Amino acid sequence: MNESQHRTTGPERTERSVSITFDRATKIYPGSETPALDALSLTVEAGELLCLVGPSGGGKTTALMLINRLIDLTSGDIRIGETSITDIGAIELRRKIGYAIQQTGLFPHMTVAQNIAVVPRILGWSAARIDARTDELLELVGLTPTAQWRARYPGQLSGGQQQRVGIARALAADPPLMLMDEPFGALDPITRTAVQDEFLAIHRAVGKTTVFVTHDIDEAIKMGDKIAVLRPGGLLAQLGPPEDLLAEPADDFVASFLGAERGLKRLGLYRLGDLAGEQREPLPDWPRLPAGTTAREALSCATAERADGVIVADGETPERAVPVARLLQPDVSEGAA
Ligand SMILES: Nc1ncnc2c1ncn2[C@@H]1O[C@H](COP(=O)(O)OP(=O)(O)OP(=O)(O)O)[C@@H](O)[C@H]1O
Repeated sequence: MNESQHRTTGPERTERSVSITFDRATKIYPGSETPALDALSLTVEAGELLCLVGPSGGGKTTALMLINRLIDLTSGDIRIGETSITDIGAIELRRKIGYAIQQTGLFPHMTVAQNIAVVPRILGWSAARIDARTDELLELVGLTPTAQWRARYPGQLSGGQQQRVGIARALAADPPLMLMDEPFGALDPITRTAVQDEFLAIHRAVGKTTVFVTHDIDEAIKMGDKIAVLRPGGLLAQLGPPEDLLAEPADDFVASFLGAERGLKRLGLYRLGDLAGEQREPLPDWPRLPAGTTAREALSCATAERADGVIVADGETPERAVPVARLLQPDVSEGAA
């Protein structure tokens, strides 16, 4: 399957997006004999969202901290666009990078507006420009009316609201790169889904190159244009779009990491609107579902109603019938199912 089927509204490649290339990037912490990150080579294309997943201690956070030079490489290189991070001053580098972490890192004694303004202030923006940008960002992350949120302190916000402010702050100076380390890790499942959806909408709108660390493989499947699976010792186990990993895990380690429901998860990536349907006359009496329904949801609906397929009710005529066989093999080209 190509990415456009999975991401119907893919990230816009803005001029301000840049690629990140790991070139045999290796980190061995002082006093340690084995690498935390072992010769990692991969490229995150401009505007792409890469999810880094792997077991605890797999080197995910190490990879992120190497990018913004919170720690130094032992060997290898990391390039932002064509430039090695070692050729960019650490301060200048961090200004190019929005960094959002699980604990949000909001300053408790500053208001929401002051927190968002930290980097723009350092950059010397005018008060009017900072004000306008703060309002824009609060709207973007769904904290409206903005006047109500600007003056609050982090302690007066829920965990989800704090994480939204954390994302707004990371985006404040419009950095071309975003690094996110378990940014939604502290949230309950419902808030987490809402914040994921918001972040994805923002990502698609602003198209920043993003490296996103998560423990949660389902989050990675949902969010990532690509997923990189790291194994213990910081070795890359597999890199690819979620659908490729789910369809063909490189080995047992990746397969077990993806979980027993790998097949069903894979069906969750395809939407009825992307599947070729059949024009039948008359249409079978199957459940009618919107085009945005995933193949996984459609399959469980057909099963529950003991139907041999579903009808895509997307307002188009003639309507299309999608048999169960196609729901089970959504990536097989038309006529071959
Ligand atoms: N400052 C440090 N000094 C020495 N070893 C470290 C240091 N920081 C991390 N490590 C080690 O490096 C390895 C990778 O750690 P890292 O935090 O990058 O993994 P991770 O994949 O982000 O883990 P988690 O999912 O638990 O956050 C681990 O074995 C860890 O113990």
